[in-house]
Amino acid sequence: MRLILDAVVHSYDDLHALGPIDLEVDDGRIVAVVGPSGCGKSTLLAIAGGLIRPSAGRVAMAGDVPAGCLNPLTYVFQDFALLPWRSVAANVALPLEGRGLGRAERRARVADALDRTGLSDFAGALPRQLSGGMRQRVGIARALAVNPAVLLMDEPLSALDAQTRDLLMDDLVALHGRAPFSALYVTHNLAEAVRLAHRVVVLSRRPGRVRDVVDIDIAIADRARAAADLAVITDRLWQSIRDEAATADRELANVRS
Ligand SMILES: Nc1ncnc2c1ncn2[C@@H]1O[C@H](COP(=O)(O)OP(=O)(O)OP(=O)(O)O)[C@@H](O)[C@H]1O
Repeated sequence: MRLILDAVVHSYDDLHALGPIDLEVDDGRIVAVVGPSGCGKSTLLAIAGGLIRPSAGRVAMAGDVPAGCLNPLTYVFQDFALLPWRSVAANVALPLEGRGLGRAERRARVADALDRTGLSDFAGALPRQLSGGMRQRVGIARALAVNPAVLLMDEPLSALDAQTRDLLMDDLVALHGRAPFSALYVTHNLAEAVRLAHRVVVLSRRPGRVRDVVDIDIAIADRARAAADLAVITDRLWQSIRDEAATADRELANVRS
């Protein structure tokens, strides 16, 4: 399925936060959105997911819903958003409840999601027994259990230390290699964007508009061996974002003082 944002604009009261923006996520593709603080990245994701109604423009899905899809647009949150009193398996089962699925199908979906994320041995563990990286794997497994058309990922790795982030990036690459998923992936981290995304969309400072679009033709699975090429792309992205980021930073500093 294709996610389409068509001339999307958003204002919070009289604050023009975003747009107009046109953006598409094609089937099986990962589109990263980067941009300076406060440029409207989270707002964009919330609009894509239907949590916020845009002030203007529209969000549409085109194409067939994937087989077994219970929720076409599914979030993966920065803070994992796990229920601490539920086991790993019960957290992954959460979005399957109240959907009229039989017990066997629920179990099969949970088992498959745990298997895909390497969590099968941790099904009975509680979130507090897991490292941050493992907790976010649970968040990803829970999202995969509904077989979404597009994952909406809001800084999914930013709460993790650098090493864990690298490991989880490898996990996402492997996951995509085994069964390509589509994602709109918001991040501050350019290294993450160039490692994981087929396309990187750079937003300007607020109101966020598309300032640059960079397609990365290196297969995601080959990127670990393409450090030099990725460094060139990262540099281009940084050139595109730097002045805007500095200005946005000064604006935020003014608001705070
Ligand atoms: N509920 C809200 N009410 C009013 N203003 C808001 C609200 N949510 C966000 N904003 C403002 O809208 C602008 C865009 O916010 P948003 O969180 O989408 O940006 P962002 O790019 O995700 O920011 P960051 O990079 O800091 O996470 C900011 O100026 C923010 O202060």
